[in-house]
Amino acid sequence: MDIRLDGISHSYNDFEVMRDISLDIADGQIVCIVGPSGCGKSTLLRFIGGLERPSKGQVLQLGTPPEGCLNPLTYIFQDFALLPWRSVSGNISLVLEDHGIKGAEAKRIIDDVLARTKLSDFSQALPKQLSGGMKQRVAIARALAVKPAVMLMDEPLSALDSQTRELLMDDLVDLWMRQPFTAVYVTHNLAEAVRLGHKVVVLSRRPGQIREIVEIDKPLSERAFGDADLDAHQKHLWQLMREEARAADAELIHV
Ligand SMILES: Nc1ncnc2c1ncn2[C@@H]1O[C@H](COP(=O)(O)OP(=O)(O)OP(=O)(O)O)[C@@H](O)[C@H]1O
Repeated sequence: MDIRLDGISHSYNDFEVMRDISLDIADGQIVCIVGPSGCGKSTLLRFIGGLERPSKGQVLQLGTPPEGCLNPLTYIFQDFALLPWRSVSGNISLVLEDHGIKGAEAKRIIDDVLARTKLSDFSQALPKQLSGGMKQRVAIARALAVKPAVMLMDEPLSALDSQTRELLMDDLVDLWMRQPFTAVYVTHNLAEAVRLGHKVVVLSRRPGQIREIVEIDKPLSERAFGDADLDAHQKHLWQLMREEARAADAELIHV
């Protein structure tokens, strides 16, 4: 299923947040959204997820979700949002229970997503026994369990230290290589954007508008840490963002 954003503009009362955003998110692609603080990245994700409606424009779902999809638009947040009293498998089974899936069918799905996220040995662990990186892998496994058409990822790695972020990026690439998924991935981190994005959408400061869409052709499997092509893309992104970020920073100070 593809997603098309068609002329999205939004204001909260008189406070204009974004202006005329049009964007295609193709099935099987990871689209990263970067931009200075307050430019509307999380708000845009909420529009895509249907949690809020824009003042103008529309979000179109083109085509049908994958077979067996229980929740077409599924979020992954930076704070993992796991229930502390439920085990790893218990956290995943919860989303299946919501759809009436129990017993052998639930076990089949849980075993599959735990294997895909390399968590099979931890199915009975409680969240408090896991590192931050492992918790986020559980959150990713839980999202995969509902076979989403599109994963909406809001700064999913920003609560993690830099080494764990690198490991999780490798895991996300592995996961995508084995079975491509579609994701809209909001991040402040340009290294993450160039490592994971097929497209990187650069928004201007508020009201957020698309400044540029950078396409990164290099296959995900060939994007290693310190890759020269990726460094060049990252430099270009930072040039686009530097002035916007500085101005956004100053704006926040004076509000
Ligand atoms: N429900 C709301 N009511 C009023 N203003 C809001 C609401 N939600 C967001 N905003 C404002 O809209 C602007 C965009 O917010 P949003 O969280 O989408 O930005 P962002 O780009 O994700 O920011 P950050 O990078 O800091 O997370 C901000 O100025 C924010 O304060």
